[in-house]
Amino acid sequence: MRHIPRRRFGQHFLVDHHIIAEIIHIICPLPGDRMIEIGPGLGALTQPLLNNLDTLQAIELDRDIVDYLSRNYAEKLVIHNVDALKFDFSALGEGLRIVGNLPYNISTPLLFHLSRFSNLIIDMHFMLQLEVVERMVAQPSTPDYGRLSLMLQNRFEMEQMLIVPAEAFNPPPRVQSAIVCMRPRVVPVIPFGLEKLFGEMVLAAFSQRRKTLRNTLRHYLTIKDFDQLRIDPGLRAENLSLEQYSAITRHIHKIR
Ligand SMILES: C[S@@+](CC[C@H](N)C(=O)[O-])C[C@H]1O[C@@H](n2cnc3c(N)ncnc32)[C@H](O)[C@@H]1O
Repeated sequence: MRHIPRRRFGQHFLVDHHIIAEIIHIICPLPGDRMIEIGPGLGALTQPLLNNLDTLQAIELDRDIVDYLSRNYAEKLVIHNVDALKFDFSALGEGLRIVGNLPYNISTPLLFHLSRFSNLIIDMHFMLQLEVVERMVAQPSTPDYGRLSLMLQNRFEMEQMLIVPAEAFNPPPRVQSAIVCMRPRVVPVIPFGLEKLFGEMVLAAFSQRRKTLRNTLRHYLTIKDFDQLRIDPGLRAENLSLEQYSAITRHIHKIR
């Protein structure tokens, strides 16, 4: 089909067959999998996925593309013409495997949206901007470590799998991309009821990266609280581990 890629839908279609084969090998689709593809586009991943699956659910916003997919992949493909950001993934049951070459303009809100369904998910494999993947998997005391790392690492074990050059797409994006694998933790590090507090406190901590925790968390913790937590108030947000943020969250919850 002649389709002019639409920038507002973040359309960069995969065209490199070696890269596509590598991605499918990483995903390892099997008959019986309850798999969902976000943003199938013109089917670069859809067809090879379908070769290995009984059925595939696809979520695609662009109506023209949905028409094309319905005509060409009718048999085993169930298409939802909706915005993935608003989609209720719980409607598809549990044991979900979610994949996609995601539209980069919505990748962060989409990851947060998907986090809400982590208890229904087996794993997720996504193509994202390399820079975003580096922030997702970043460890403490590194420049990429921040709110995104902490919020997602609380719910998922994550691994950067494959770097994909811009030439693998049409049109090529301005940046490099990477495949990330995300597997939900059996139990999140932060208890469900404290996640909102955790998010707000982490936002405050990283609001001014160069400032010390004594400063950025002054509305949450006194020097005595830092003493009790055995955390040096002279450190910066990027120096603390997820476990230390968990201890801070529980402490604030206790003293409030
Ligand atoms: C980067 S392209 C990937 C296309 C195809 N999977 C590929 O690899 O060639 C992203 C796809 O997501 C679709 N899309 C964009 N925003 C979306 C949204 N909010 N919900 C669902 N699909 C969306 C686009 O129309 C496009 O087909």
